[in-house]
Amino acid sequence: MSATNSYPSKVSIFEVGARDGLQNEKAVTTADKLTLIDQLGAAGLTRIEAGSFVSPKWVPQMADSGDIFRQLSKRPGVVYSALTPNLKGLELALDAGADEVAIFGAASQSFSQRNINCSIEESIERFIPVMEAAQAKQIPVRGYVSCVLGCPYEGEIQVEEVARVAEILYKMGCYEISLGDTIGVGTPLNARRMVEAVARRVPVEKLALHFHDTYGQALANILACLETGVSVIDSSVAGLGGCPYAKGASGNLATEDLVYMLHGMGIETGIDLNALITAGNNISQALGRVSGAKVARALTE
Ligand SMILES: CC(C)(COP(=O)([O-])OP(=O)([O-])OC[C@H]1O[C@@H](n2cnc3c(N)ncnc32)[C@H](O)[C@@H]1OP(=O)([O-])[O-])[C@@H](O)C(=O)NCCC(=O)NCCSC(=O)C[C@@](C)(O)CC(=O)[O-]
Repeated sequence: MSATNSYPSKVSIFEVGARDGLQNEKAVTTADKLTLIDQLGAAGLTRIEAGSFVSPKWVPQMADSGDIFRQLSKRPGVVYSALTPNLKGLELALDAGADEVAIFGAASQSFSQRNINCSIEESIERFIPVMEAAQAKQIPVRGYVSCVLGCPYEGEIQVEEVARVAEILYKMGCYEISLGDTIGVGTPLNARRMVEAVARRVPVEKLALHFHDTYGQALANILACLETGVSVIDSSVAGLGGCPYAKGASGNLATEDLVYMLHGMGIETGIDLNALITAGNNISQALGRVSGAKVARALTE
């Protein structure tokens, strides 16, 4: 039973630490990544983004994604997913054993250009064959829309553009659309208005929130949006990460802090917070720093 009837009784957490979290980190070994992924599964996470099949020239930190997918010990009931910007990425991901893939677009032309080297419209054209090939193999495809609450190059982004891109990805066949506040600039009321605008074009139960915590607003934004009916949230263990093509995108929302808030509200996640903290502390130690999760620091220092 949740605290009020307007909040969901359960939230599905989509863990992005091993991908979004580590795509900016140079000093992480494949073995450390595998340990992290295993410990996330042990903590009860059932949706784990484990890598990305992108150009190694663009994001060298993800160049070992094939090894990761080949070597990880799959836990029953856990879905291991990968980012795939194009057909080449999809082929590599499927060959390595990814259960699910994601295409990633943006609501900002400038961000699209810098992140995936093409316009929004060109990206949609590029995603069509990826979707068709994935569907032919019955591989679920998730869709990301970046810059939903602001762009590092263009500033404010119109919610109608966010809704338009989200609807295109949904109608193309993405089973879920993750709305990325890539640089964490959103605040609760505009976050909620954005979700409401998108929900007029994509069913709210098909939406996920991917809010970075750069300005310390992510939990407040999530709380405001949970009342709209969204019940899928992306987060990153130990607050690892950020997008290499978005200055200031460091500071993903820490999964530990999210789980603490949700459990405190009586919302189920299926996650063992102590085991999650251990996973976050271990990867933080491997990176030579303390965990970015406030809850982890409060409970272990
Ligand atoms: C999309 C491309 C590939 C276009 O990059 P391009 O240079 O336009 O592509 P291309 O087709 O001309 O290929 C150039 C070279 O890359 C290779 N290549 C091409 N595709 C692949 C592939 N899939 N895997 C491996 N290699 C690939 C290709 O074979 C070729 O190699 P060369 O002949 O020069 O040796 C490039 O821009 C890219 O890799 N971008 C990825 C950027 C990225 O990973 N950004 C971070 C993830 S997005 C994010 O973090 C946001 C998110 C999702 O979390 C949500 C949010 O917070 O907002």
